[in-house]
Amino acid sequence: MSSTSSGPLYEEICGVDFSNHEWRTPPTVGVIPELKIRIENCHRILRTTFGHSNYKGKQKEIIEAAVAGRDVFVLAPTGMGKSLCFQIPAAAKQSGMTLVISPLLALMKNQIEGLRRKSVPVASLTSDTPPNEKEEINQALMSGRPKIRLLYTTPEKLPRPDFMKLLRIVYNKGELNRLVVDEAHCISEWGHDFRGEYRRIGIFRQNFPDVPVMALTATATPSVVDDIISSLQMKGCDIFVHPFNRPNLYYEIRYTSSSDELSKMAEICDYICGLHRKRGKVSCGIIYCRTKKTCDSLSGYLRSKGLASRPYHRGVAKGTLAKTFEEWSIPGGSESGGIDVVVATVAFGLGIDKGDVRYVIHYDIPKSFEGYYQETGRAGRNGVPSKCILYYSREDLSEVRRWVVDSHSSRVQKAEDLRFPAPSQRSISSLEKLSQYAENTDVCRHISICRFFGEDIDDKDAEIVKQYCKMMCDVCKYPEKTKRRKETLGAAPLEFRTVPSRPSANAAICDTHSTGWNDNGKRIASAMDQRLGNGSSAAKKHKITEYSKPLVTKPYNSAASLSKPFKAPSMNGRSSLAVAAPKKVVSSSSSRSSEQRQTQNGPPSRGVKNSEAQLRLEKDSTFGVELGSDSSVLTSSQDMAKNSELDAIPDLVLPDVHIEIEDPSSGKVPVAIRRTAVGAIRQTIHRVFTRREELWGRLKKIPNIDTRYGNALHLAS
Ligand SMILES: Nc1ncnc2c1ncn2[C@@H]1O[C@H](COP(=O)(O)OP(=O)(O)OP(=O)(O)O)[C@@H](O)[C@H]1O
Repeated sequence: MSSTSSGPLYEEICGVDFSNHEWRTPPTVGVIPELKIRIENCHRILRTTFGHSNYKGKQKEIIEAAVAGRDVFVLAPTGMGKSLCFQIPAAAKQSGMTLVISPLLALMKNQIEGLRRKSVPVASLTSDTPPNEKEEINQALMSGRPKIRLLYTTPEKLPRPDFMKLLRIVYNKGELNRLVVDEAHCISEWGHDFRGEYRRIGIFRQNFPDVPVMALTATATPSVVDDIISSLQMKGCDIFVHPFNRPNLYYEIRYTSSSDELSKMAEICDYICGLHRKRGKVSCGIIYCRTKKTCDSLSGYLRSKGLASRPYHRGVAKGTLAKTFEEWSIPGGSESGGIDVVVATVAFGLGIDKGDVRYVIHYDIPKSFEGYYQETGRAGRNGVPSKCILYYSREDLSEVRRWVVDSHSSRVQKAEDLRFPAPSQRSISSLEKLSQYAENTDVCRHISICRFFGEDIDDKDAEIVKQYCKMMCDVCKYPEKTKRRKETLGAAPLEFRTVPSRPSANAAICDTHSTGWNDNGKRIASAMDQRLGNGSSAAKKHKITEYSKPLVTKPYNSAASLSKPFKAPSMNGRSSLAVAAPKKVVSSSSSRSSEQRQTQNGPPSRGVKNSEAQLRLEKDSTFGVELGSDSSVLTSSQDMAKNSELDAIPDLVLPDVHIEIEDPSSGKVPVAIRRTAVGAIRQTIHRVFTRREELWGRLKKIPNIDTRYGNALHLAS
C-alpha cells in the first residue's frame, strides 16, 4: 500500500465487492470550465488564506475529487494535512455550507480558532455553544442561506429531527455543500460500542442523497475502512490511501523492570536537558502518562529541575488548561515566553497540531496501538526529525491490560443489559499488538507500525526496509544494544490467554488485523499477524481472559455518600443520574410483564425533547479524552416503561429530563457534577408530583417500586 489508490484500484486492493459503488474517472481539468474555475479557486485559497505555496501529499487530488462532487475517503498519516482537504473546498465556495462532524470538542475548537484567524466564516453547534450563539446559528440555518462556510457539530447532534429540519431548509435552497466526517475511525471504533450515534451518520445520505460526503482518518485498517464506507452509505467513493510511514520520526523503546519512578523521571529530565544542550536551544515536547496523578508529579518534578513544564488533563481547571494550551502553542517554547513540555493524559491528543514538537515520550504504555500512533503523530509535524520514546515494562503492561479488559467487560455488560450486540474485542487485540511491537527487537519499528495498519511489507528486502527507515528506529540503528536492553525486562512475557465469550455481532470488524493489502491487490491475512503467530485462525480464537464484575451505580443515600468513591453511571445503573420520562404513561391496569408489553407495543419511546433540566457532565472518557458528544443522552424511559406499577397511574404526564453527559462510558464523575445532576432530578420530580398530590400518595404506597425510583421519590420529598 505504498501509493494512492482510488476507485477500482481500491476494489482490487481490498478484494471487496464494491459493485454498488459507481467508480468514476478523475475529473479532466479543462473539459469542464466551471470545474476548472472551482479548482483554481481552491489553489488561490491555499496560497492566500492558508499561506501555503504548494499542496502537500495527495491534497491536490483529494481536493479536485471533492470539488468535482465525489464522495471521498482519505486515509492518511497524522500530520499529512487532512483538515485542509475539506477546509479549502469549503472556504473556496462563494456560497453554501459544509457540515463537519467531529468527535472531540477540543479538536473542533482548535480548527475553529485556526479558521477564524484566517477570516473563514465558521461556527459550531455543540453543548459548549452559548445559547445566544446557538440561536444565531439556528436563525442562519432557518434562512436557508447561511453565511457560515463550515459548521462543526457532533455525531449526536446530526440525527436529531430538529437539526435535520434545519438542514433540509438549507438543502432545499441548494446550499448544503458537503458532509465531512473527521476522525472517521470513531464510527467503527466507538459506534459499535458506546457512542452509538456514530452509526447513525448514514441518515445524512438517506435524507440528502446528492450531497457529497468526505470521510477522513489517520488510523483505519482495511476492514475498518469498509465498515466506515458502508456505515456512511458512501457511493462512487474515491479512496485516497497514503502510506502510514512517518519517516522523520525516530522510534525507540526503553525497556524497564524497575518500579523506581524517580529514576525514570530523572532519566526523562536528563534526556530533555541533553536535547536542549545538543541543539543549543530549547525543544518542545509532550509526555503522555496514563493518570492525572502521574502527570502532576512528573510535571512538578520537571519544573523543580528548571524546565517550563505544565500538566494537562481533565482534572485541571478549564481556564488553566486554556492558558497552558496557549503558552504551549507559542513557537520556540520558554525562550519565546511559552512552555517547553506538556505532561498530559490522552486528553491532549487528536488534533494537537504544533509544528516544532521534537519529542513525544510515553511514560506509560498507551491503551491501544492506534492511540500510540496518534500520540506519536504529534511529533515532527513540520518534517524535522523528532523522537518518540516508549517506556515499556511487563508490569505496566499487566496493569494496562487489566484496565482494558475491565473496561471491555463493562461494555459487554452494558450491551447485554440493553440486548445490544456484543462489543468488539478490538481494544484488547490492539493492546496485544502494541505489546508485540514493543517486545519485537527484530523488525524495524516503522515496518511494524505500517503492517499494523495493513501494509504488506517484505522486510527481508534491504532496499524496501531502507525506504521505510533510514536508521530511524532503535532496532535498525542499534540492533544488538536494543536486544541487550530488552533483557532487562522483568517478569515473563504476558500471555493474552483466551476464554470463550459469546459470539460478537461485530465479528467482521472485531479482528482489525486479520487483513491487509498486498502488491497483487488482494486482501490478505496480515503479514504482521503471520509473523507474530497470530494467523487469522489464531486471531479469530483470541478472546479475553476474564470478565470483571459489572459496574453498578451506587444508590443515592445522602449527599455525604457522594463524596465516597463512586462509579460513573453505566447503562445498568444510570437512574441515579438520568430520568427521562416517557411523554405519557398510558393508563393500564394490566399486570402483564413489562417484557410482554414491550414485545407487543414495540420498544419504548426515548423521550429526550423539551428538556426541563439540561446539564452536561464532562469528564475523561474511558480513554481519558474529552468527548464531544453533544448529548449522549441517558434516558430511563425504558426503565420507566418496564415498571408495571407506574403504568397503573392514569394519564400521568411526566416532563422529559434531558441529561447530557460528555461520555457515557465508565469512569469517575466529579462530586460537584453528581450533586448538580441529583439536584436537577429532584427539582423536576418535585415539580411534577407536588402538582398532583394524589399521585404522590399513590406512588409512595407502591410496595415493589424499583428502589431507584424510590430513591428519586425520596429525594423529591
Ligand atoms: N499544503 C501544505 N503545505 C504546508 N503545510 C501544510 C499544508 N497542508 C497542511 N499543512 C500543515 O500540516 C500540519 C498538519 O495539518 P493537519 O492538522 O490538517 O493534519 P492532519 O492530517 O489532520 O493530522 P492529524 O491526523 O494528526 O490531526 C498543519 O500544521 C498544517 O498547517
